[in-house]
Amino acid sequence: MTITPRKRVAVIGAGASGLVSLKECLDEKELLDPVAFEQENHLGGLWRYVEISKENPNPHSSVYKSTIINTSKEMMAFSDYAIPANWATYLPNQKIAQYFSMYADRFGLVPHIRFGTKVLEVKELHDEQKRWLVRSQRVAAPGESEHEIKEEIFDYVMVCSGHHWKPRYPSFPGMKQDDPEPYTGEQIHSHFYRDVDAFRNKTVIVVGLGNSAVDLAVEMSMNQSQVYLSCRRAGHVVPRWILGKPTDQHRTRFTHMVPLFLMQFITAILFRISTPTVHENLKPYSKPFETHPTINSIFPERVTTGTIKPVRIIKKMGPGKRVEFEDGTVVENVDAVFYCTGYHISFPALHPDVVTDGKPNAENTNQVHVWNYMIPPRHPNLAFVALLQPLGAIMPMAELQARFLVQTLVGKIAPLPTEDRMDKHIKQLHEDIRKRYDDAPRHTIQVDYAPYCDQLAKKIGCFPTLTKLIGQYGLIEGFKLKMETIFGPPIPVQYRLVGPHAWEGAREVVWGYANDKKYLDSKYLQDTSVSDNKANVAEIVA
Ligand SMILES: NC(=O)C1=CN([C@@H]2O[C@H](COP(=O)(O)OP(=O)(O)OC[C@H]3O[C@@H](n4cnc5c(N)ncnc54)[C@H](OP(=O)(O)O)[C@@H]3O)[C@@H](O)[C@H]2O)C=CC1
Repeated sequence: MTITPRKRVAVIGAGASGLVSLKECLDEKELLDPVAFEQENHLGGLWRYVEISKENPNPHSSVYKSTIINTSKEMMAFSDYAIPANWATYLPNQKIAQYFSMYADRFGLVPHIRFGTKVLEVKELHDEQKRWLVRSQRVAAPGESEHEIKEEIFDYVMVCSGHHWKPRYPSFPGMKQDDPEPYTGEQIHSHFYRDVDAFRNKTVIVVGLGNSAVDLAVEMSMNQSQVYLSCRRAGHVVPRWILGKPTDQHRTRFTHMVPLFLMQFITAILFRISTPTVHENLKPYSKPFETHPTINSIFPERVTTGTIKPVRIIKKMGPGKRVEFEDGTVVENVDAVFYCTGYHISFPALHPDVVTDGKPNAENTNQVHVWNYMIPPRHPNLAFVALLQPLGAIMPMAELQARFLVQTLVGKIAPLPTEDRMDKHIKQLHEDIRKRYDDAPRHTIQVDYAPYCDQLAKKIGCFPTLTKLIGQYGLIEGFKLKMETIFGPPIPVQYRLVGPHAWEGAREVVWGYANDKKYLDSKYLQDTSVSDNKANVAEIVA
């Protein structure tokens, strides 16, 4: 008997997508030998708050002290590890970091992570097996001399390093110090904002209308600062709750069967009745589901109090602390301007052609050439995980991508399409995105949660069909579960009811999340944290 050696998999990053990729590889540990590289000394990626210091002036994480996620816990949980029933619906970043630590403990991930190790280069070997060379180096502690660079060969690489870390700046006259009569106040990208302490009782301008912009504007306005919010394309700012339900739980599979124009009409009415009339400068430029959602329940209320004043785009900055806007507004004595203008998609360890297929200026436009938001057609042994911007929660989407990639890699599901078919699919996807969304760098990888997850689940074999549900849970419960998957929120745990790596706790969690009292005491919905992170969280939250 010949024993096939396990394939070596490099997972780059130990944030949400890296952890789940590692876990999916370990679910196939007879066939795969994964190792994750994490440049920080902790897991959690973007969701782990990191202080800005002299030693660490530009952390990877953009999370500020007060960040609270805007997807509900039921929709953002990994499919086989529930978020405890007694945790809040919308989690602060500290709780999310705790959940990731609990997940890593539960599935024994930590021994497979090389912390404090930066991946310097990922280079294709062009050998017969299309393997990759990974060059990595341990990050030297202050006072320590440089560590040796290590070179290793991997059969497969999963890039899980995220795309919200390289700030994108706008360009306004007077913004640069060598401009004539420049602006002399502070200028900060939202990536570097950590807390409100230095920005109480100030006059500030916030540029943008994404989630960073509204979060920062609200926080500073609540701390006696006068905020001017400057946006070029206004859009809906949606509350966290609509009609007594978390907003992201209204979009069921049933609503996806309704034509988009009708859903946009109904949703616009729902938004209208759930938010106060806002300012002329915030009148939405597009219909619901045509921009990335901005979610904040307090923002419209702050606008009605005048503590946040919406203005048009900046026309000119300076001289001194003066700022002038396109609508004629002029503000003097502006202490700080916050650029909440998003991020460049960038993977410095990879040759840029891998993600762009050689197209020039791609980092500026954020155009990527990746099949199904995962695979660059000419590099089938490398995949991106979570390289998407969802209308919905990103973690379960990353999880389904990881499940799909791993199942393809071990040959348990159909092989990938040909290069030619991938190229055609990418072209079609770009056209569809352009038709539906504004032509802006923030909308190049936009995707709807349920349709995307369902197509991956069908490929994996874990889509909850009526036949499979009845086969597994009997006629009555199988039928009830099917109804829940159609009319209830499409929570990720539904992808563990049937198929490969189904989870015995899935049924109880589905009913527990549906608030069936009978299941709320399920052991799967309890807080069983043993992570030391719990203590830190308690301190922070207290
Ligand atoms: N609480 C939470 O869960 C939070 C989540 N996030 C997430 O992080 C990601 C990044 O969000 P965010 O940092 O808000 O970035 P986004 O890319 O989502 O938004 C950028 C904003 O800046 C505007 N903008 C970009 N360039 C310019 C320019 N040159 N001049 C004027 N305006 C410009 C955009 O306008 P336009 O539409 O015209 O391009 C848009 O309003 C998103 O996925 C978001 O959901 C962020 C913060 C908090």
